[in-house]
Parts: sequence; C-alpha cells; structure tokens
Amino acid sequence: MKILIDENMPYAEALFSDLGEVISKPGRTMTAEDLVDVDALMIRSVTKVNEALLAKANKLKFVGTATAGQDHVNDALLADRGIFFTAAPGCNKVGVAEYVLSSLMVLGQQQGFSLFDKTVGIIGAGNVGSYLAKCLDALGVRYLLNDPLKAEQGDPRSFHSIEELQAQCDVITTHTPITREGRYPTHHLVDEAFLAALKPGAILINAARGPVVDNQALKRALQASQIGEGKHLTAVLDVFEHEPQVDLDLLPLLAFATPHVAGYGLEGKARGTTMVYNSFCEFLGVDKQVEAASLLPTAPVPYVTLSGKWDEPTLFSLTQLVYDVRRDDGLFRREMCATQAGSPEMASAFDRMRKNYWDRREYSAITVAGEPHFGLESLADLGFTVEERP
Ligand SMILES: NC(=O)C1=CN([C@@H]2O[C@H](COP(=O)(O)OP(=O)(O)OC[C@H]3O[C@@H](n4cnc5c(N)ncnc54)[C@H](O)[C@@H]3O)[C@@H](O)[C@H]2O)C=CC1
Ligand SMILES: O=C(O)C(=O)[C@H](O)COP(=O)(O)O
Repeated sequence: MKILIDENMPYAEALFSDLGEVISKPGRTMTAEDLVDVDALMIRSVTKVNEALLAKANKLKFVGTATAGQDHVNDALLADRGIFFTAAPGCNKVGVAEYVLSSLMVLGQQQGFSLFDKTVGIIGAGNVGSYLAKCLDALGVRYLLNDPLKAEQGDPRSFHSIEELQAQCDVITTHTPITREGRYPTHHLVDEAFLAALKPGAILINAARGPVVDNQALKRALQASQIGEGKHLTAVLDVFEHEPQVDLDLLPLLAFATPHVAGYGLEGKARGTTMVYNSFCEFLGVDKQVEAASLLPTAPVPYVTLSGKWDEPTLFSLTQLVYDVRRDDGLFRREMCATQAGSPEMASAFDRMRKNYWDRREYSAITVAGEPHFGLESLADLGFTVEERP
C-alpha cells in the first residue's frame, strides 16, 4: 500500500510506515502525477484536493487532512468517487487561543492596558472560539460570542449580533471557516463598513483564513489610523489573502504578523496527525490507536514554582514562557522583507518558516506548582498543568 504524506506533518512518517510504503512530498506542490498508484493521501491545509489533483488517482481510497479547516478539500468530489475523507476538528484550538492571548498580553504591555479591562468579541464559537472563551472565563475577562449558525442550531449559550460586538468590544477576533455561500458567508466578513463601525482604538485579530478580512480595506483603515485619521485601529494577522504571498505595504501597518502558524503547537500537530492516523487504522480495520501525548517530548522548562498568588505580570511571564507572538512576528518580517512582493522567493520563505517551525508547546506542557490559595485553579482552567503543594 502506498501512502503519500505532506512532508510538513510531524510524526507522520514514523506512524504511517507501520501501515505501508510512505512517500513524503511538499504539500503545496503535490500534483496529479504524485497520486498515481497511491492508496491514501495525508495532507495539511496547503494541498488543494480537487478534480485536477485527483485526475490520475487510480487507487485512492482515503484522504485525511491533519487540520481543522477543510476549505482546501472538495469533499463532495471525494464522496462522489467513493473516497473516504477525514479531518482533525479541534486539533489546534489550544494553539490558536494561546496565540490570541499572547497577542493581547503583549499589546497590553506595549499600549498600556490590562487584558482584564477589555471586552473581547469572538466571531465563530466552534472549537477555537469556544476554547478561547473558556480561557477568558478562567481569567474573568468579559467576552461576547457571535455565531448565527450555532444560535440557529439551538446552542444554549448567549449570542450577540455583529453590531453588538462592534459597539461593545475592544477586541474582535475571528474564528470562522472561509465560506462564500449560504446565509452567513465569511468571505470579507470584515470589510470597510465593518471596520468603520468598530470602537475607536479597537484591536482586530484574524487567525482564521485570510479572506475573512478584506486586506485592502484593512490596509486603508490602518493607513488612516497612522496619519491620525479614522479609528486608531490595531490589527494582528496570522493569515493573509493570497498567502503564501504577503502584501508588503500591509505588513508594516500590522502590530503582529505571522505566517499562518497560530495553531502550530507541537501538541496540536501531534493531535492532527494522530487523529488522521487513528481514523485510517479504523478504516483499514487495523487494531491500532495512538495517543498524541505519547509522542511529545518534555518541554524545555517543564516545571515552575510560584512564590505567591499570581498577578498580571506573573501571568504574562508564565504565558510568554510558552508562547510569545513576537518571536514569530520578528522572524516573519525579516524573511518577508528580504524578498520581492509576488516573487517565488516570497512564497518559499513563507513556507520555509512553517516547515522549519520551532517546537512550540501549549500551556499544558508546563507544570505550575504552588500553594492552594495561589490561584492555581484559574491556571488549570487556562490549560496549565498544576501541582498543589501544602
Ligand atoms: N491559523 C491557524 O493556524 C488555524 C486556523 N483555523 C481556521 O479557523 C477556523 C475555525 O476553526 P474551528 O473553531 O476549529 O472550526 P469550527 O468548525 O469548530 O468552528 C467554526 C465556527 O464558525 C461558525 N461560523 C460559520 N460562519 C460564521 C459566520 N458567518 N459568523 C459567525 N460564525 C460563523 C460556525 O458555526 C462554527 O461554530 C477553521 O475553519 C480554520 O479556517 C483553524 C485552526 C488553525
Ligand atoms: O488547521 C487548520 O485549519 C490550519 O489552518 C492549520 O493549522 C494550518 O497549518 P497547515 O495545515 O497549513 O500546515
């Protein structure tokens, strides 16, 4: 059996080699030719599964994407051809939420505000949005959810309109799929009118898909902010319209910019790979299942002892010890600015940074020890592993 995998899928080569012959290729440039005689295809978000890719897929029975988003896969086409399809919903929700928290805490330090005083608007209350809400609950930060689809499905949480978010929220963060059809399309959900309706000084974060935000409208709004006109907006983008190409006029206007790595924790990638692997084993009727946690190394700083009840600066230190968005932002700007807009070098640099991504961890990789009254419960709710000491 031949199994073709994206080379940017940690742990996949070792796991899938147990089941067949593994061929590993860059996901973005896979072609129809690569699928000749291939039985199973394991991908990430950069491989478009469409008619063109499947043109020579004479043996393909299984496609697995180790990602939450599925917009790169024509699932109806796979169903038509009788090819089994599986994804990894929720695999990287923790990484994305921790990306948002890092961005907000660093911005708080830079701009002189406390996250605890802010109201956060979460658009899209699925796996990522709900996990972020759980983290904000742990910290006691106010938030409003917007998700008309969940509201219509009878989800018992309290949902708010976009207008309410725009009027009340200091931060708006998008966690929807990219959709162009239906009653609630998300393509350019954040457009000129959306931006114009935000509170002055608002922060916008997009770690969903690039085209959820109209990048040209955002650029105009940020340019206006810079010359003292408009709303004084701040924007953080992990995803871009037309990536792996990046608008070099937009880049300097962003507070933080990263190459689609918000969900790139090692835990999240291991979950994505194992979810697909476990599903493939079930599909084959092979009695094997792998726990993502069993694949993970110990974190560089696995244990921290608190000397007292945590406060905001301590929370900052603890969370940034795990993930500081400035690390990715700095490298990304250097890499992008060394290339020409629209060039193949820019695309290569974008993908290289993702392929060679560092071993970023999630909060759970650190055990925080302290006395029971040090506020360990909130840290546990935020995702840290905690150890109570008498
Ligand atoms: N930057 C990154 O590294 C990552 C990006 N993503 C992106 O984030 C998206 C969300 O991820 P998950 O939460 O795991 O997906 P999910 O499918 O669990 O949740 C998406 C939510 O968005 C809601 N939604 C759809 N259209 C909406 C609209 N017009 N307005 C408000 N809400 C709407 C849905 O009802 C659903 O509850 C993914 O589809 C993917 O595109 C996901 C993981 C990592
Ligand atoms: O899961 C998703 O959806 C994502 O956006 C991925 O985290 C992006 O990573 P790649 O699949 O492009 O490596």
